[in-house]
Amino acid sequence: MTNREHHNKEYNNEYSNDKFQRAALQVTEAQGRLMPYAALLAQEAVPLHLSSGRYLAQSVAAPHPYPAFDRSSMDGFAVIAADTLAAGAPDTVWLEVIDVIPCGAVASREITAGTAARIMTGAQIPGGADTVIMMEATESRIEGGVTYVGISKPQERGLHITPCGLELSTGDPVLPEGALIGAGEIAVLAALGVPEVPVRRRPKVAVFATGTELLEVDEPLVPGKIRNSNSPMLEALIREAGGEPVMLGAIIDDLELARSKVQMALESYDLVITTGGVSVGDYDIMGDLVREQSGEMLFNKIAMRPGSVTTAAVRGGSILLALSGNPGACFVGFQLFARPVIGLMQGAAQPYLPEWTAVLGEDYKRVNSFTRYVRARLEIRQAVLYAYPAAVDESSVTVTIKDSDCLIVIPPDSGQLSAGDKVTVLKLPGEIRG
Ligand SMILES: Nc1nc2c(c(=O)[nH]1)N[C@H]1C(S)=C(S)[C@@H](COP(=O)(O)OP(=O)(O)OC[C@H]3O[C@@H](n4cnc5c(N)ncnc54)[C@H](O)[C@@H]3O)O[C@H]1N2
Ligand code: MOO
Ligand SMILES: [Mg+2]
Repeated sequence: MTNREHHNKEYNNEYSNDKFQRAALQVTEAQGRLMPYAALLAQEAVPLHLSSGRYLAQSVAAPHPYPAFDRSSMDGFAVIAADTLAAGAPDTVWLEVIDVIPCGAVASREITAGTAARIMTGAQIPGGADTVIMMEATESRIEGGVTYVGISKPQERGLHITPCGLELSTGDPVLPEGALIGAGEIAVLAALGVPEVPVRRRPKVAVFATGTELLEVDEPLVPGKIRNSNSPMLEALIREAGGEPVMLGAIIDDLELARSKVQMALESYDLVITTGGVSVGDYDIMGDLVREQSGEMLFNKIAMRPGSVTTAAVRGGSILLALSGNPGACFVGFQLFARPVIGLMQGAAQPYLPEWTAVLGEDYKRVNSFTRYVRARLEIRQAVLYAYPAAVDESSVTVTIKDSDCLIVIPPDSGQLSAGDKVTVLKLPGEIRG
């Protein structure tokens, strides 16, 4: 059956007004409807070295002080500060070197008045000593087989000693539940002896595109067709959000096909994301599919641009997020709805894009009746954050997605904004290209 025959079979004389009349929700309202269905996934333990990008499933407190012992921060000599008080007035004070303490060893003898131990950076301070004097500030001499260290200036008590518990005391909170694990978190977990990290399972996110016009990336262009760029974009976005993408390809605009694919995906995966066919066009099958099951649709219109047609439904407790086919709208729909769902499923404490304030770098004259999320480049000059809106920001535009560090939030009816005005921006993940 050709696509046109499908059209005749499925749609002739079947238009109903509710297809066109959709009640637009505010973004926060739509998020509020969707997020309760983002169910927390099961806990699992991952080896520490593989935990980067995951979210902690349990808070971590220090099981012991850190550092766990008083340690030397310099290569030098562990001494008793009081022994050095007379140094340089005018004579050098000479102390007998009774021990050598490499890193990883413990002293064999206590330091008593008139004695010192040669000690290396990171080694545990011997009992009795209260100061380390740097190697460079000393001289040495050997007399009768005994080594002496010469000190020509009085030393301050505690100098070059990192005290036990400087960073953490036993029981100190270190990382909260839901913290994103990165290199710094891995370092502290390693230091505290956590070889396996409790995290939530990564959600398996099924993705398929709808559109009879879609070609594979490696196919040559033919008249009227385009390459499917949203699926690879979504795959990358899902990975970036911590999900495990399951790519189910592209299907033609066929309601039956879409129905069975959605059903299979909802039964097999944690979240289903589709792109395309959510508006009110004749072949916008995802919009029809979501509407046909009463009670399952959460929303199909949002007071935002791009992405006003972003649609969500719940079936058997599982979320179907039907994003627009327009690349810009697909991208924004993902950032505002799919990203927090994927984050919440992993227990992320902060699943939404961070909200910053920036100064508009140039005038923004577009007037909107819906909140607009404008792709923009961020730049920091003289400690001020500027946001420069992309020159082309249409929902259908693909090329400026790559140039965006953030989305400027333009409230509805905010009038014409001028360079210098303060705006709220949603920071996109990654470096500021600046
Ligand atoms: N009468 C109306 N028409 C439209 C409305 C409306 O309210 N009334 N809304 C417009 C808005 S806003 C948007 S956004 C689009 C949404 O379109 P759909 O989500 O239904 O998406 P499609 O119709 O399938 O495609 C739109 C556009 O995107 C291209 N596309 C689709 N899939 C992909 C893909 N995987 N990779 C790259 N590009 C893709 C497709 O070829 C179309 O050009 O509807 C407006 N219309
Ligand atoms: O859904 Mo559209 O993206 O508002 O342009
Ligand atoms: Mg459409």
